[in-house]
Amino acid sequence: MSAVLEIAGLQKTYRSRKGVRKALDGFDMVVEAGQVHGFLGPNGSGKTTTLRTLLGLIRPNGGRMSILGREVPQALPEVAGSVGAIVESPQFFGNFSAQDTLSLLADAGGVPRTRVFEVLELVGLRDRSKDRVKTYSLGMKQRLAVASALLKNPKLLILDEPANGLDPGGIREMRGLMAGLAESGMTVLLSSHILGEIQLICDSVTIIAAGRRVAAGSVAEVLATHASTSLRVRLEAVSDLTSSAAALRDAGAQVVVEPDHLMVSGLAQPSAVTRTLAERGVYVSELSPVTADLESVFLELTGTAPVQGENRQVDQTVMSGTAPAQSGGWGR
Ligand SMILES: Nc1ncnc2c1ncn2[C@@H]1O[C@H](COP(=O)(O)OP(=O)(O)OP(=O)(O)O)[C@@H](O)[C@H]1O
Repeated sequence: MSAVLEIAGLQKTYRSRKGVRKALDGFDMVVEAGQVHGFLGPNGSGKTTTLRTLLGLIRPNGGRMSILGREVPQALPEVAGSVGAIVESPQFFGNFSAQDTLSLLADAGGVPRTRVFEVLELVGLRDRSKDRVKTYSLGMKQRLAVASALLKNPKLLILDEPANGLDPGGIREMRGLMAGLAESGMTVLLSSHILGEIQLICDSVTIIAAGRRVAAGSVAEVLATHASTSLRVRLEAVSDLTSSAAALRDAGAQVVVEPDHLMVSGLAQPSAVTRTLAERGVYVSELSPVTADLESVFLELTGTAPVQGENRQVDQTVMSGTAPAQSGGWGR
């Protein structure tokens, strides 16, 4: 596999009247060709700063970045035609149809009109392509945004929170779309807080916290490396929970006390739980392994709960009576 995107030691410090804020602190990321790569991190961890820096919208203070083997920002003019991105809010004419919108953008970008029909088909909007955008669901607007970024038939597609604000049906459609694009050989980088989705959509992930990479690899690798297998332990008497937690900690376990059970990790064998507790006259009524998911790894690594709904949504940006604006980056 060859890397389509490489970032090494990226640094970005914002300076304002309020003070100095280090948004990226030596951040690294590698995205291999043909993958759907999830870029995960809590609010304020540096995802948008990374994507904006990559697209030449802000200047880093240090580090190196390359796209398709070319060093950026120096080679941005040469690689820009191979990258589609939605990092800023795309804005559409509410009174235009998807076909009108994409035709306008195709003309502006020197893309043949035939490509408009291809991308409408790709994102599943062909049947509604003549309807006004203001009648579209949020999911359809998101797909129109993706269609606009696909006009140039990019090799790398960068999407900031594409599933944000979508209902489960919209998320499923977006997931199908991403899978289809990856199958066609495109590399997709998507930032998201919706961790369950990332686990389903992505081949690989990078997790960022406080401007640094805290985990990277295939979803399976990240889970295997960072997820500690936990055991749910219920006791015959709930009143024994606190003293049992202390005993298990003495035996080397990490224990979280829940209202009616314990979550125990860090012991080599589950039998160590039963033995430790039985020695103290405490009996276990349930002992079951809990499979870690990406969300629990994320919580463990970043120490932060993922927050949904705090990002831009295409829905908020549909305007009527104004020309379609450029989305930031290289979407057009
Ligand atoms: N223009 C700016 N000036 C000053 N600080 C900024 C600026 N843009 C971002 N920051 C700060 O840099 C840090 C990283 O922000 P960034 O927007 O990259 O995070 P993020 O991971 O994209 O968050 P979110 O998921 O909320 O979009 C945050 O602490 C943020 O407050």
